[in-house]
Amino acid sequence: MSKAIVAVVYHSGYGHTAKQAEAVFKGAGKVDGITAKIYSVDDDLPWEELEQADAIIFGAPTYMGGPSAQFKAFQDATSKTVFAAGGKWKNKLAAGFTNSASRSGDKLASLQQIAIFAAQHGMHWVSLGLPPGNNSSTGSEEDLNRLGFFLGAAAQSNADQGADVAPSQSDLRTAEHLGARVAETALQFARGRG
Ligand SMILES: Cc1cc2nc3c(=O)[nH]c(=O)nc-3n(C[C@H](O)[C@H](O)[C@H](O)COP(=O)(O)O)c2cc1C
Repeated sequence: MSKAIVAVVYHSGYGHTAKQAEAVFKGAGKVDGITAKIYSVDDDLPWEELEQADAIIFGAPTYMGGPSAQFKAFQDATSKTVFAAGGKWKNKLAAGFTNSASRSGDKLASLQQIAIFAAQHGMHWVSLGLPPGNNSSTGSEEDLNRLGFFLGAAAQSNADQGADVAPSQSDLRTAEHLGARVAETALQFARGRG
């Protein structure tokens, strides 16, 4: 049986994006043959462990129309630890997720920035792979991909609610889907390498 390692690397200031990250991690870990790992950028990152991963899924809250400053600091650190160290993430899979208070909240800008970051490392981007939800008269907030993103997984957390209730279950299921999709793609790549 093919095996692969999927890592989730995220930042969360107040716990909402951490819940989304846990859901991505759970989705990846449910796939047979996958070892899923999760890392917060607030901790000392074990760069050698990340080098072993077949796929890295990046996530950050959207702050002021882009990934949070703490996540950006992690991205900037990879210039030395990954890029200049010999392109250590080249040909790995990548995907992204973000969470913010508004339904749009300019989350797309964060996902685009994360996709560009992945491209700078020569990674292969995996999209969300779900049709948009809640975009018809029969749709609802319970739909998978209720926020209608294609590039990655989006979640929305009301500004006055804590991480105990936000983001919504539908957003967490959407995040789980992304984790599983990246995991399955990682196994396809592993089989292809033989
Ligand atoms: C500094 C700052 C900037 C923010 N900017 C945005 C924004 O651009 N768009 C938005 O919809 N929400 C914005 N928010 C709301 C957060 O995205 C939202 O509270 C999110 O759930 C926080 O995630 P976290 O708990 O993982 O930090 C901002 C919050 C902070 C603290």
